[in-house]
Amino acid sequence: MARSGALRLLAGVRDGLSLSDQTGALKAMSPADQARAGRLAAAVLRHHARADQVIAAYVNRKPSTPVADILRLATVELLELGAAAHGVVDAAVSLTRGLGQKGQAAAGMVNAVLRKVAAHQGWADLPPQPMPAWLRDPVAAAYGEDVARAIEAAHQAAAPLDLTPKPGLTVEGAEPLPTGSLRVHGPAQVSALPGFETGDWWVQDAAAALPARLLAPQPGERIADLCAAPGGKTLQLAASGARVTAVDISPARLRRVAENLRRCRLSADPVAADALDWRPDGPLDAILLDAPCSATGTIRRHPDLPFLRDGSGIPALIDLQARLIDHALSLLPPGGRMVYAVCSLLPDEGEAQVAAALSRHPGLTVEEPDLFGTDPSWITPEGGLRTRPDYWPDRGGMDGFFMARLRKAS
Ligand SMILES: C[S@@+](CC[C@H](N)C(=O)[O-])C[C@H]1O[C@@H](n2cnc3c(N)ncnc32)[C@H](O)[C@@H]1O
Repeated sequence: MARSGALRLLAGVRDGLSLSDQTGALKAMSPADQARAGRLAAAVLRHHARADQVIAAYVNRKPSTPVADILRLATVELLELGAAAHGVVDAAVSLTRGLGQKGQAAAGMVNAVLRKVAAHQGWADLPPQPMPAWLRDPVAAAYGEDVARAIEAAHQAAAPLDLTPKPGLTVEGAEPLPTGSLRVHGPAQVSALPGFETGDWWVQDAAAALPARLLAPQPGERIADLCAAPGGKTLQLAASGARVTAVDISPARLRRVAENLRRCRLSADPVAADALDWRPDGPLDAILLDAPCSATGTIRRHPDLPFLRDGSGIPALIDLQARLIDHALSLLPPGGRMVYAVCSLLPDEGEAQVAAALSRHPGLTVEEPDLFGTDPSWITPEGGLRTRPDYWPDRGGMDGFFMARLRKAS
């Protein structure tokens, strides 16, 4: 059941739907099968190129797309997930037969190919899934070829589950990270973890927790969280005692902010609006601008992203980010501070945006990041903080982010 669900998800990705867009597609399945289907589909996307390389050694001609997906799924189960050969091969053959007349004809080939794949040697030595050229080229240019390869290796490993606890709280069994986040290793059901019902923590990658900390919110401060949904950073700001307005253009996504606030027993004022038009009804002390971006820093958690994007949307995002920065700065009083953040690996969306903002806004400065648990080597020449998936390799990595704390001239 889970295998056919995984194949359906893979076909959906090919049709341009993200894995998370497809949660409704499997609703006839048990929650356990839905979760397994999602894990299998993600594993195939993480090892797509390696699986194709192995399969190519054993097929005489290119299989049809649905048969190729069945072969990939079985190959990843056999060589990456260590599943027992007879169960995997039998399931692949019956899934192939289920494709109709053409499937009946291909079943023998699938059986023969997978028996060879099961005995294949050298899987672990194959290079990791390469980033697409539109992403790999700027990443290799910015950080070097070795780093690009290390990022690809990090993408291939699934991301651990990180939690941000409310101040002073912890979660039994979770590893405390140097920056204050908690890391849960191995498979975990979020809603079954201690402290979920009582809202002691929320799910948030360790790197994603840094921008709100960089803003250093103080109790009673008036802070606008522009581009707030689903609200991880809103929760951090609210937990610090700040009075937070959470602005997002998407009413549906903003509902998730409200749900998260309710579960965590925190308060903020959610506002559905285009941040480019929004103005506060009173003076602000600070702004967090977590701008829409390519999300290329989150491929560990979203292995479908490289299959869904071709990089063509990036110039429009860069333009929007610059306009959001300019508008947000216009909302701040003299001396006010703003953290600009993006979950992107691309310097054009991070470092270059800050450099351009400094040249457009005389008197604007970048304040040196002073976050405990971060490494001084993460500080960029512009004075921002850059995180990458290949950092903390022994601990399980982190998302790629860029963030900078800007101070308006007094
Ligand atoms: C990177 S996500 C924000 C993540 C969020 N800050 C968090 O920590 O959970 C970007 C968000 O920007 C929102 N967005 C995109 N364009 C916007 C705009 N012009 N005004 C306000 N929100 C916008 C999207 O709906 C999306 O929720």
